[in-house]
Amino acid sequence: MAELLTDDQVTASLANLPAWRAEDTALVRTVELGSFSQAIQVVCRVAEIAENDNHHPDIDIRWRTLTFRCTTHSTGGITALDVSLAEEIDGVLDVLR
Ligand SMILES: C[C@H](O)[C@H](O)[C@H]1CNC2=NC(N)=NC(=O)C2=N1
Repeated sequence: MAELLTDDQVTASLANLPAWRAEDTALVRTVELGSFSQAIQVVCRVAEIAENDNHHPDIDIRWRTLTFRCTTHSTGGITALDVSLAEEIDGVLDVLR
């Protein structure tokens, strides 16, 4: 089982994830896409990655604004799996920039 990260480890991880913030037990990023269709394309790509990783973000979809919450449900907090998933989500979004 993935180990919970300490507050210092979370802070250090966020140095490489400038678009993310730590909220309680999750890493959170909100992003506005160009259209609803583009937002759904991003969700589909992230879903493929999450399935491959067997580690899934919580995703809030509001028109073209997506909010990703990465937390490890089995441990109830932030683990290295969440940091890796956040980096992969950034990779999907960077392609659109
Ligand atoms: C059985 C399966 O491996 C587990 O339920 C996985 C699935 N995806 C997951 N995703 C997240 N974010 N946290 C988990 O603890 C988790 N566990």
